[in-house]
Amino acid sequence: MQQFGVIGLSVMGKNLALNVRNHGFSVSGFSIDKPEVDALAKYEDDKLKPCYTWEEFVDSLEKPRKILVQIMAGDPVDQTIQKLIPLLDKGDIIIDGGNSNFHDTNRRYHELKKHGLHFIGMGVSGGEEGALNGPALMPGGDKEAYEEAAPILTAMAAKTEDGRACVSYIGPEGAGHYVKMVHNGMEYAIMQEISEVYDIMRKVAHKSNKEMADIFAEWDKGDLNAYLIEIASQVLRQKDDLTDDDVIDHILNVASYKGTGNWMLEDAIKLGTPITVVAEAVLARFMSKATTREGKEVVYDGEVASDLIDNLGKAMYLAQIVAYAQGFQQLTMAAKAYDWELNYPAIAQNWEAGCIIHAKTLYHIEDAYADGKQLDNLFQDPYFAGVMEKNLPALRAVVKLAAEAGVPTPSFSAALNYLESIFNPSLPANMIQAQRDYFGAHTYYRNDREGVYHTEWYEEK
Ligand SMILES: NC(=O)C1=CN([C@@H]2O[C@H](COP(=O)(O)OP(=O)(O)OC[C@H]3O[C@@H](n4cnc5c(N)ncnc54)[C@H](OP(=O)(O)O)[C@@H]3O)[C@@H](O)[C@H]2O)C=CC1
Ligand SMILES: O=C(CO)[C@H](O)[C@H](O)COP(=O)(O)O
Repeated sequence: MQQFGVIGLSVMGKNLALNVRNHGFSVSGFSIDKPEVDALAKYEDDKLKPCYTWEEFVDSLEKPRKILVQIMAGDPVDQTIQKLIPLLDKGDIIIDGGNSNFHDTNRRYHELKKHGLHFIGMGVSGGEEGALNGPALMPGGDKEAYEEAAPILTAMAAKTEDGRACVSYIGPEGAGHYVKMVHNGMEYAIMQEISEVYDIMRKVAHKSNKEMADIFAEWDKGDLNAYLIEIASQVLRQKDDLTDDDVIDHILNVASYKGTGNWMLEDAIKLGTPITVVAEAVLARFMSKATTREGKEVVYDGEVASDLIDNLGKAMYLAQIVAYAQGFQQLTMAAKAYDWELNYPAIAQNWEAGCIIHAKTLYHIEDAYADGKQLDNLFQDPYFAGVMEKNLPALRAVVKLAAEAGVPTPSFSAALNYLESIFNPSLPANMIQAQRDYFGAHTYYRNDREGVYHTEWYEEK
């Protein structure tokens, strides 16, 4: 009997199945798409079994069955669950490893409970390479079921620099998919920031692709060490297959999305979380689709300070931390709103390797939340407060220069405004409150005494 099963053998499912097998566990793989099963069958051995029918797949698994569903999110997951329910036994475990919306996961978790089945909604990150060699895993749902699957999940997960597995139980219901959604929102934010740095370097500092690749590679050796910084360098070095040029210069500048970042923003609006950089990153993808392509190119021939690249690195580091701070702020607010006990150091550890946003900064974030420290905002931690103090002038200088040059920096500007606002005791919201009270008698609170107040702003005519 096989110890683990995977349904959906596309990019992620096939590699996750091979990963499980490579760690010494026996695994069955099934897909409704026969060619996907044929592709897995090339690796068939005593630990890896390709299956061509639902029944063959389910019957091949030892009980309690542990089945990873790694397919397109949405209706296909409900269809797959409906197909599985009559074939499974009480106590079996379904793990949804796709990018499912956490609302769907909440619903499925409660529905499957009624059938005596366990459900784990598990965020998976790492793309094709991570799936094979070690992804970050964010499982939520039944704790008891997680413990049952933990030996396999721990073996297949990425490992931090000191060998700890990038997986831990996140929380009940859809908490695992919530955390993956926040991961992806921060992914959008950091990718947008990198694209703005690239834009300033090419249009203001007039750097070639090779020079920019070298700068990103250099940054990757220091504080900014991160997977997304590393691949930015590799992207800039890549030659085109169809021309003699660099491929980056022929990629259409319209950003696509499957929407997990958008979901983070939707929930932030519900919770009232000021995730301004994530919001700008989501909107920048819309903007890339909406821009008319008939305008004039930005040509900057003004003076460029000798410390521009140094400032860009410092600004990028601070802006990257703002993205993480906003992600953790949203997690803190969601935990309160949904009554989840989230373990922030464990979440940071889950993201230290294997996933798309893995970066050296995450080790500092783990330290910031260690020993049960409660932070409303990551910048309350002394390390991050220090980076803010040191790097804020660079961020301000970069935003100022970009504004002068006419290069849009939605995420960098949002990061700067966030830092200027978040610890600011005198934001001008008193004017908004006064106007609301003026036109709508909406009332206001005072800063000098308790109670709710209304002013008679004008005489009734
Ligand atoms: N690609 C990535 O980098 C990452 C992807 N993910 C998530 O992992 C999941 C799988 O991703 P990926 O491997 O890229 O593949 P896709 O998201 O492209 O999904 C393809 C798989 O879903 C199956 N599928 C589609 N509809 C159904 C259905 N109605 N019933 C059963 N199976 C169905 C497909 O079978 P068929 O060929 O027959 O349509 C195929 O096996 C997704 O939720 C994705 O968001 C998570 C992290 C990273
Ligand atoms: O989950 C992922 C990485 O972590 C997937 O690659 C996801 O598709 C990325 O999001 P989008 O397609 O919206 O850019």
